[in-house]
Amino acid sequence: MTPRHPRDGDPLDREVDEALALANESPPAPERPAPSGQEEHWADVALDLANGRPDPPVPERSRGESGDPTGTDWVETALDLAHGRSGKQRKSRDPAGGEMAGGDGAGRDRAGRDRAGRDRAGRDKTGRDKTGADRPGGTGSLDDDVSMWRASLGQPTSGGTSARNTRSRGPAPQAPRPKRTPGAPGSHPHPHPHPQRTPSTPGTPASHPHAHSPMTEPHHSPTPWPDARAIAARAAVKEAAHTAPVMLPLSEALGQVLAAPLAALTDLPPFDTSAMDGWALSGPGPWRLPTDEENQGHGILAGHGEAAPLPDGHAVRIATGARVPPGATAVLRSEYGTDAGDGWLHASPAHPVVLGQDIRTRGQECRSGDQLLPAGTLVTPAVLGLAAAAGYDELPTVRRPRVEVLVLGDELLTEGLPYDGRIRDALGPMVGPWLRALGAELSGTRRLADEADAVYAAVAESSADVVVTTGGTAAGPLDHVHPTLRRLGAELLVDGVAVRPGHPMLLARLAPVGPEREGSGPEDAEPGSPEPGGPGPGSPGRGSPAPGSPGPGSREPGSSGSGSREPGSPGRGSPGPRKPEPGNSGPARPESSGNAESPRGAEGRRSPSGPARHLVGLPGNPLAAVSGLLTLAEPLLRTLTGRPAPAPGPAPLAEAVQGHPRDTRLVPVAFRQDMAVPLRFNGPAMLRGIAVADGLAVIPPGGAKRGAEVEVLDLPWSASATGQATDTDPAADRSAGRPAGGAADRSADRAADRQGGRAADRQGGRATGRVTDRRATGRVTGRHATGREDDEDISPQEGPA
Ligand SMILES: Nc1nc2c(c(=O)[nH]1)N[C@H]1C(S)=C(S)[C@@H](COP(=O)(O)OP(=O)(O)OC[C@H]3O[C@@H](n4cnc5c(N)ncnc54)[C@H](O)[C@@H]3O)O[C@H]1N2
Ligand code: MOO
Repeated sequence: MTPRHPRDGDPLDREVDEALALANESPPAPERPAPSGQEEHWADVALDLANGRPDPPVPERSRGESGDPTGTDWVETALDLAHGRSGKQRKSRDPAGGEMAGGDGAGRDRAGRDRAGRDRAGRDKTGRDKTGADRPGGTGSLDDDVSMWRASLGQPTSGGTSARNTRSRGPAPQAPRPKRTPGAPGSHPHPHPHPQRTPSTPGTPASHPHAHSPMTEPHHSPTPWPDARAIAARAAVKEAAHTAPVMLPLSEALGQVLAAPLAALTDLPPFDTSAMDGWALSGPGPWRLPTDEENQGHGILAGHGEAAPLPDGHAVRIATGARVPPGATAVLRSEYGTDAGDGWLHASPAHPVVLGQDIRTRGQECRSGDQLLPAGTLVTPAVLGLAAAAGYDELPTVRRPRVEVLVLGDELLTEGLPYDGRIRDALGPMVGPWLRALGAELSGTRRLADEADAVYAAVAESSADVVVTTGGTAAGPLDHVHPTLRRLGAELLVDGVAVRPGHPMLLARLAPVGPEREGSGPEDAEPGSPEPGGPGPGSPGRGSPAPGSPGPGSREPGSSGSGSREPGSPGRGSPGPRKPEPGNSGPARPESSGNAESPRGAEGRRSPSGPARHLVGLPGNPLAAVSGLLTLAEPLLRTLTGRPAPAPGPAPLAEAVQGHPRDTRLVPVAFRQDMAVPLRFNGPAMLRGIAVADGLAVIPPGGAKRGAEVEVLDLPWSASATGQATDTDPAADRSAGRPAGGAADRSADRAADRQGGRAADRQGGRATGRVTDRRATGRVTGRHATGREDDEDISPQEGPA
């Protein structure tokens, strides 16, 4: 029950979390009568808070109530505003945190609630428990406060109608103003360095102060968000370097990544060709045309064998793309010449013939051996075309890392409607496809019970290069990810990240799985208690099907390869062609891993030979899991798939966004023209915002003002992403989410307007802004790589088509 992160017990953090949650999770506001006077001001302040506006206008007399401009005061005030507490109510709180029940109470409730199975699903969704039931002694009054606040926004309340009535009848509460010095968010009372500007150490994970946290050490600071990404990007460099390429026929290479530069196997064009339908000419005109007898039934040169040399003063019909005959000096387009039928061809006086016109000369695009594309290029349809033109039948591609998804949680349903405290598994259907969009080969998705040995066995036995777990990352009694990693002697590279949502996410290096392992594997482990009713989901145990094959529990089969050829490899489904890595120390020795679970040391001790596997632990809250996908899984898979880092994509914020005092925030945004519009429904348990988002804006600690340029992480299916093309579900575009703008934006008209605008932006608007920039970046990179920046796709000789 002890919070894993020291700051998790920090009342400041909890209050900020609560305030953010309240600000972010509020439902859409129906129409309501316009407030007036103080009430209006109070509601404006609350809306400003909800929308993250840094500096709402405040009447003078409110200023005097704000108290000390300390951080706690500010946060308390913000929380009060979010909760709808008046200054008086706020002041009556126990300064020692009595109302908030202190760290112990809140922490216990939260952990207990999360792990209570039947309770937590419902509670996460209501928000009511977050403010009331989580806090002993605060239930009634806080519920009322929340109801008041919601009522003031015209939002439905979760009961507590009396509060609403009171609210509407009574005098307007005096709105205490969050006291801030000018220039917020930089002047936030808890200033913290912008993580992006924190000198990070993108070198080896070992060189990073936050890397390789010993698992015995329960208290540590979370890794700054940019550093976590850098560590994840570096984590599998050795594994990537030792992965043999896979030769794939062109028909199967779409979406793969080139493992080697694409060098031309031929000149392009391979011979001089005609760019137009017309006549091949030799010398100045008029030109003598061949007689029928001379043509011998082949009056037009097309894609045939070499034609006879063309004598000076002669012309011959030629088709676009046909090889021009030896001796030809130009091509005359059909529409520019006249064959009068007397055996002579005349050029139109308006189009005098220029030497070489409309002839594409051999090697104009490339010479044999020229590098056309660098390694790491995503194989798009255009790349397939180029490769075919350049003589390729198959391509060397980076072997897709195999990823297995383990979904943890007893409360999860795979079908139907939620009932009896159980909820639908939102991550099983989402995470696997997301990882595939990031270039992974999904070997399967398994759902596991909240049972220690089931989780241990599944992770220990997985032959995937990357195991991705969902849920169970926290420190509650049913959170089995950390204990499993301890049992396996895993090396924690990232254990908690200073990001909201998603801060419990983790990245670990696991020993390789294979027959050569020397330590005690799961079979030798302390016998786990079998799940009630026999082997349950994801609890392989003895005699269970081999990992990677259909096993117990519900499994969503991943993609299956077919025509791949791995030199020296028995096949795609085999453990793979990876070579042992001399010099790679591999995972931490059990002695140094501080196994707290077993006196025998890490149970999963393995041979240090072979490539390490990695585990990405995603938090269970769905948007927190997305945060983990983009923070840890994306950079890890980027390295394993050989893709280049995406170009940074800053965009100005259309609205101010409230920040966390210390941590980075990731907020779903949609692009409208060139602005990133923060989306509503961005709470940790919500997917409604991200489902209609174009990306996740990176909000630095302290927040970001309207117009501030913030980094936006692309989603792997967004048009500007460097990642592979994937099937995009157009339903997402049609869904009901909408950007969260200012108070006025809450009207239905404006919402519809925005939604329409956004849809229009998706169709065309983006092509004029960000996307163009990004594509330009990619093109420049490619050109530099080929060293042929000065090539023209239309030769000077070839007139405009
Ligand atoms: N005492 C503390 N408790 C919690 C803390 C903390 O710092 N101290 N952090 C909270 C945060 S933030 C998150 S995020 C979660 C992460 O917890 P877990 O990774 O252990 O996830 P679970 O407890 O299993 O689930 C959390 C939440 O998400 C729901 N969930 C889980 N899996 C799924 C799924 N596949 N589909 C839909 N929803 C899922 C689950 O029902 C819970 O509601 O911990 C907090 N607690
Ligand atoms: O807020 Mo938790 O950060 O990951 O959802």
